[in-house]
Amino acid sequence: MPFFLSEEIITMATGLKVYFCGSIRAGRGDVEIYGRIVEMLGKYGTVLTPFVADPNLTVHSAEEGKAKTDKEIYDRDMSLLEECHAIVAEVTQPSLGVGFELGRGVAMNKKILCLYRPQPEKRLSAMVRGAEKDGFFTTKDYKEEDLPAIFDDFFQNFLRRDRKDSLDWKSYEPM
Ligand SMILES: O=c1[nH]c(=O)n([C@H]2C[C@H](O)[C@@H](COP(=O)(O)O)O2)cc1CO
Repeated sequence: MPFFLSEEIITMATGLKVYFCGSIRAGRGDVEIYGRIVEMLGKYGTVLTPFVADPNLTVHSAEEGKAKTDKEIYDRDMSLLEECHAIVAEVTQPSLGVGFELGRGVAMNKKILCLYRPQPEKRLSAMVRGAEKDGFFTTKDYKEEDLPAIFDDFFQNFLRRDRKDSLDWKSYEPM
C-alpha cells in the first residue's frame, strides 16, 4: 500500500467513528496489543471505546470510567454501537461481551472487521469466522506487523462503498 494512501485517509476521514471491541472480564492478556490497535485506529477516525485498551481496567475492576454498574456499561455501549460507522474487534481472547457486541453489530448492519491471531488453544468460534459477509463482516488472521495494511484495506473499501459515486475522499462524510 503506498504511503500517501495512509496519509490521505488520516487527514480526510476524521469524521469516522470506530467502535473497538476487546476482552475485559474474559481476560486482559491482550490489553497491550489492544492499546497499539486503538492507537493505529486513531489515524482513521475517532475510537469511541478507548477504555477497552486501558491497562488500568482489569477483570476485577469495580467501575469502568463513568459507568458504575453493568446496566450503565451496557446502555452506554449499545448507544456507542449505534453511533459508530465501523466495528473493529480483536477476537483472539474469546469474550462473551465481544461476541454479543458483534451479534448486535451485525443486526445493525455495521461494517465489521475481526482480528484473530491464530493459536491452537484459542480456536476461533465458527460463529465469528462463519459470519463472513462481503463488505460487511470480515475476519483476518494476522500478525501484528500486518495490521497497517489490513487497516488501510478495510478503511479504503469502507470509504469506497459509502461513496460509490465518488472516489474523492476529500468530500467524504460518514453517514
Ligand atoms: O467493563 C466493561 N466495559 C465494557 O465496555 N465492556 C464491553 C466492551 C468490550 O468490547 C466487551 C468485553 O466483554 P467481556 O467483559 O465479556 O470480555 O464488552 C465490558 C465490560 C465488562 O464486562
